[in-house]
Amino acid sequence: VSLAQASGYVQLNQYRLLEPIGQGSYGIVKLAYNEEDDTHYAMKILSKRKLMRRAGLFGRAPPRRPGPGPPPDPLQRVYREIAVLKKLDHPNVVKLVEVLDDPAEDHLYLVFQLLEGGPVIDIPTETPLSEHLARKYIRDALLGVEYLHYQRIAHRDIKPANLLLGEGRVQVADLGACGELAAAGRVSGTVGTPAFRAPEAAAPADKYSGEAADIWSLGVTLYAMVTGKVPWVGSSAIELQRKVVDEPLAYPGRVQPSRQLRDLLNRMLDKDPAKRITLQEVKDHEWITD
Ligand SMILES: COc1ccc(C(=O)/C=C\Nc2cc(OC)c(C(=O)O)cc2Cl)cc1
Repeated sequence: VSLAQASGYVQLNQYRLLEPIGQGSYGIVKLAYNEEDDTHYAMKILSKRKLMRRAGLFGRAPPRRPGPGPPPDPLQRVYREIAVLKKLDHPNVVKLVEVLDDPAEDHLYLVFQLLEGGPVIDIPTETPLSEHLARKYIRDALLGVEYLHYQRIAHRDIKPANLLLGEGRVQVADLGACGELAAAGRVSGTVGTPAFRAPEAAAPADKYSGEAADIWSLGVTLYAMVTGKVPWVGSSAIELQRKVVDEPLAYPGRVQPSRQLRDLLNRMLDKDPAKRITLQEVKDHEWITD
């Protein structure tokens, strides 16, 4: 890894790092140009130190859920997620191209195929998507999530920022960080994530089903695509969580979704995970098959 060149840009092996294109609790994503194949990529940059600090406020690993769950250490969890990412291959899941990991370095670089359209929508916005476009995007996201569930993986952090547009289709992103994000959510309560997190996520581990929670997050994402905003907002993670658990779904803005879409949203955002619509039932819903 050569340090910043004379003209001030960073060169990582054959990749030249360019401007940041994504930012989140995970770290940063930069545009990268590969001189060998004259192609641009999305380079996600993680800090091992930061990941290890997420091992809990006082350095202890987060409380473990019963069962063979992910390893407690967020850094090990990222390596495990990377191993899973390398095996995944689906048109609606982001493609991990390679990992640059210099043991002597603090940074871990994940190289992804660039999805030039970026996130499907930036919320809040006064110009939400049409139901026609939202249907196209959510259909792609459903196929990507269905593939993950088939591979026994729950995404656990579906939101518009993680649905990226490339080659005319949507690909689901941010698997690598989902374990780490969960830890972050528990530790730092980043606002962005709780707005999409299912009401039962705060319930005891035994009631929690990753699949049902992903359907909830897809529902909040679909609501945000067509209204331009999330269904519940709070000035603190605690207040937001209370509203997600207690407040009924409403459509206050000037956008009134169609009857079929409101029916689908009500079922995806059923606060009881046992009654919530399943992924297969969403695929068969009249608004989706319309
Ligand atoms: C305006 O044009 C733009 C084109 C591309 C982007 C973009 O790519 C952003 C984030 N990208 C990613 C983030 C990920 O996690 C958080 C993961 C992952 O960990 O799976 C993978 C990718 Cl690619 C943004 C703007």
